[in-house]
Amino acid sequence: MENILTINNLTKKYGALTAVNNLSFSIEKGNVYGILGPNGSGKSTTLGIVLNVVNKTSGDFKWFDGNIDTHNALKKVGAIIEHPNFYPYMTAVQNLQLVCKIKEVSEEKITEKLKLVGLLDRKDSKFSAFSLGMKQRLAIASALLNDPEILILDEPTNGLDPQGIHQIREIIRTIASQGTTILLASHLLDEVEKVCTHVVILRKGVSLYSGSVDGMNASHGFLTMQSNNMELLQTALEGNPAFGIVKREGEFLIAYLNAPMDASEVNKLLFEKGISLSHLVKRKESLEEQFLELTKQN
Ligand SMILES: Nc1ncnc2c1ncn2[C@@H]1O[C@H](COP(=O)(O)OP(=O)(O)OP(=O)(O)O)[C@@H](O)[C@H]1O
Repeated sequence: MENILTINNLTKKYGALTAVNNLSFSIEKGNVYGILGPNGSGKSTTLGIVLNVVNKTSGDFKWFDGNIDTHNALKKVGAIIEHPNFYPYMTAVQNLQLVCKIKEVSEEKITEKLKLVGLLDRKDSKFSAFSLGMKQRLAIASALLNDPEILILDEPTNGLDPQGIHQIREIIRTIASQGTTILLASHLLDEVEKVCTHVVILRKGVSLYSGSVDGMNASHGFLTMQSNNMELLQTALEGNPAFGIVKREGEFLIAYLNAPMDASEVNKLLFEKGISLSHLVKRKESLEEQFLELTKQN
């Protein structure tokens, strides 16, 4: 599978603050990737680095398997990382003609792209008369004028009403179905679930999960436990690869399962280690609970 972008141990520090911390993931052609995380988790910084507008502190990234330099690679990337910036007194089509001149691409794609984003019938309206959703759709049309290999969007539905959000998501799905790879940053779990095939979940610049959206759904649940020797219990759980995160919450120990295991198996396993439990409950969180738990600021 062809790699569009590979990020290796990328780190960005702003003074004492580490905005992106040792981040690695890769983007394969044809998929829709989400970088999901709360405000300040490092999404925009990551996008800024790979688009060469923010300097990295360490680590590296390479576009298109490193076969071309970043400057030329970025000519095959369409990105919207700031608010759409067009001339208010010019029409949609005039603005796109100007973009074609600046990007040195032919104007022949303007009609096709305006149609794709549902703005063909408004092509002669002034940008200043556009709603926020229409402005965002025009920005998408503009980013697609040179048929990029990948489209990058930072919080594409921010500030839009429900109808505007729906339109943008439909457009993203259509673009993806035509074979364009997509990378979008979002703080909305349901956006990523609805639009993306793959996700990288960030908290404070650290990747907490990287993989398919379906894989994120396939959680094996977690156990709440109590014993008269909590230290021994914690050590036993931490030493067992069947368990992921193990943490103390008040008088209980919470252990996330890496593999399917029912409560009686857990009980037997611990009993064999000389640990008897006074409390054992197994539960599976909803995806939303998992996301909130993963990204909780603490
Ligand atoms: N130019 C800068 N100087 C100092 N700190 C910065 C700068 N840009 C970002 N940061 C800090 O880096 C961290 C990550 O910010 P970033 O904008 O990448 O997060 P984000 O996940 O995109 O959040 P948001 O959606 O709120 O933009 C934050 O703590 C932010 O305050």
